[in-house]
Amino acid sequence: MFDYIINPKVESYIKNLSVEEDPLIKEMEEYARKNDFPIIGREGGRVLHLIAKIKNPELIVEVGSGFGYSAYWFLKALKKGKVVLTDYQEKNIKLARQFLDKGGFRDRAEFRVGDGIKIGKEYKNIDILFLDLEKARYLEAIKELENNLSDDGIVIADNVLFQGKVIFEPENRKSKILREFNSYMFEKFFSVILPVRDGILIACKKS
Ligand SMILES: C[S@@+](CC[C@H](N)C(=O)[O-])C[C@H]1O[C@@H](n2cnc3c(N)ncnc32)[C@H](O)[C@@H]1O
Repeated sequence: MFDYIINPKVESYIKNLSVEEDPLIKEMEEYARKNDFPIIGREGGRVLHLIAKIKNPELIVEVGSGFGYSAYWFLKALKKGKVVLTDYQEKNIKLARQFLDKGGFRDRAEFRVGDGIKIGKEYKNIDILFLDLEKARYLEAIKELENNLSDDGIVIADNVLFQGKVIFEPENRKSKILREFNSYMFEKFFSVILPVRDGILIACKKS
């Protein structure tokens, strides 16, 4: 039975270094914990934040925003520009609005209820496309939205190692879908996978 990607001691060492002072981050993590809501987590959030800092994007589109935790990490890094949040569930988007209002980002975020793939198609020149939707639709999402990326746009996708099942349970239905997605991303884009938590893929267009 395989239940971790990184040796837990290594993961715990890194986690302990990631001390967080922001009370809103802690409040959102507490909400996720109490409600068993899957979020990218602190180490993943720090990856999003760092990429946004380096990239200085005008437009970030999230497909699968939940209650706004990942968006908050992005927003905290932005000097300009906005984040478009999408989620199927109105309840999640409502909560995201409350959290991001509290964080002072009312004017920097757009809140959309519905299918993030369809909504994403309304936006051109996406600088960062963040995929965190149902695994079965990852490949569809990138195929539908890749032409909406800016020339030097970046794709970030969470959960691409699916708790290691992608490697250790390759016949699992979701593993197969993710393997197909990962292969596509490495063929079509210049990609890396960070074995952070559930696996985070980061990609740009091939030059
Ligand atoms: C893993 S959670 C998102 C967590 C969030 N990105 C974070 O790290 O804080 C996935 C969310 O995506 C939403 N979702 C799944 N498929 C979607 C789609 N096609 N369009 C919009 N939202 C979707 C679900 O309702 C769920 O709230």
